[in-house]
Amino acid sequence: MIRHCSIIDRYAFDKVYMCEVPNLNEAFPPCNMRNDCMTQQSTGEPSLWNRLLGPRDCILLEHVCGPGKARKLKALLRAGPRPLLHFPPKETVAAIVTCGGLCPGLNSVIHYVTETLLQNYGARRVIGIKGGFGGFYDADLEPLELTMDAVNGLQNQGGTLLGSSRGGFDLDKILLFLQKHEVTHLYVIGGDGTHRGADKIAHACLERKLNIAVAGIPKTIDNDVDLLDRSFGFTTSVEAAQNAIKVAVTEATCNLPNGIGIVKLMGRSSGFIAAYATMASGEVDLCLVPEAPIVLEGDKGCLPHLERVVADKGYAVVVVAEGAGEELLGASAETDASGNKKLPKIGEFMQAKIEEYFAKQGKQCSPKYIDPSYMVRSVPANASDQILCMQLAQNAVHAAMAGYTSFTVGMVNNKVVLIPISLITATSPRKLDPYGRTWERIISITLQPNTVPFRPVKGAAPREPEH
Ligand SMILES: Nc1ncnc2c1ncn2[C@@H]1O[C@H](COP(=O)(O)OP(=O)(O)OP(=O)(O)O)[C@@H](O)[C@H]1O
Ligand SMILES: O=P(O)(O)OC[C@H]1O[C@](O)(CO)[C@@H](O)[C@@H]1O
Repeated sequence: MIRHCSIIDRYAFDKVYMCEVPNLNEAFPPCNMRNDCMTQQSTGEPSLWNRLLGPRDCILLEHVCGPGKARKLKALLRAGPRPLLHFPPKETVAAIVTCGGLCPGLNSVIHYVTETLLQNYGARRVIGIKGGFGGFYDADLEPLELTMDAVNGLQNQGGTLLGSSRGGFDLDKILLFLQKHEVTHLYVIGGDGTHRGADKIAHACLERKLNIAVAGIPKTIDNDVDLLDRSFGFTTSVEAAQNAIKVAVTEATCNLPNGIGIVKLMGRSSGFIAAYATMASGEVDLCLVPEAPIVLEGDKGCLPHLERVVADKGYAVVVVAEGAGEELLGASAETDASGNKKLPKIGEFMQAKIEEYFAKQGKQCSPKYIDPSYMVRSVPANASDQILCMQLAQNAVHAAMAGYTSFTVGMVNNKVVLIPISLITATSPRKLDPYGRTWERIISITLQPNTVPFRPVKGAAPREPEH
């Protein structure tokens, strides 16, 4: 008889700890209205959402089991509509702001937050703040009235209707705006810097007894917000990067002899875009990321590797993340308006080094350098990011309507959850694990020398460090 299930007795979990998200119900009396789904209004029969969630519905954070794994688990609050509302819809005034760099899907999130508030909940008003945090107090940036007409079709456009910016965060002026416009929900769309600001606003609201729900919606093409399966915009950027890699392949194969195409991709402190674009393409021979040191020559050198590849197939393709090679070029002391460090020109540096190395070997080679730059992040969201944006936006609204604050929404283990912002900012930006499966896959498909220092694997047969 085939047994489909059996107990694994060594896998017992002692305790599950919920990562608590603050709820305004603890500080302000809730309206406790029933959460009717407005979509049934056309039939004159308001109904409840199909699946309403309670305060203990959760998704386990650590879902990888194995002997010796943690017996104490962390859980995240499951996102979704709650049975009772904290805010009466007719008194709900929401503000939406987008901060930091552009990212595919920003307009989709604006569209779906507005739609869910106005169409599904019947909120009073949605205000769009122009130009990032500064738009709360810059007299030249008049807020936009977000109506269903204003956001119609917006989800299919790149960029952000509201504009964005770096730098500038005046907490008192932001709170003044929120009070003046009777804002009850604030939706802050941005990366880790933006979330640090959002958390300050949420805590200041609680301290100053302002009944305002602050929701973060994490965006970044860099995919460096910790805990999330992926941030919206990431897969679109990886997809957009494929065009640049295809161009590099064409240039490399057509420019004889010894054609080499180099593509620089974004990724300030982590190499997720470069690594995933490399995996998606399957035509890259060398992938350089900030998490693995660049070694130019010698046993583990990337230049002799390129020489071998070119000798073997006639051409080579290189993908380099903009944040790679700090150990070679040194960290820049310059920063942008938000305090993010400006990066040295690693792409041009690699181009020069390749030319120099081939010349030294007495070989001809004129590497072609392609920097798709903002082309990977100003495009509209692809289908999968579009759906992710909708899921995140709707769930941010459900949570805010139920009174949750100081949270961000994210996909974790393929389910949308509410995460306390402080949990996200504590460990972001995250890095690609140089001992993880993604980097292992890069090495296995490019055959480039692994420059990550050897680390013996527990329980594995002893082996020599690889070449
Ligand atoms: N610790 C902080 N406290 C308050 N505001 C902050 C903080 N860090 C950054 N900000 C503000 O958040 C906004 C966006 O920050 P930043 O430019 O670093 O982008 P980000 O949100 O990290 O997104 P990206 O991934 O595009 O870099 C800026 O207006 C910046 O001033
Ligand atoms: O030139 P900008 O717009 O300041 O931002 C560039 C940075 O923003 C990001 O796209 C993240 O949003 C990084 O990958 C990149 O380093």
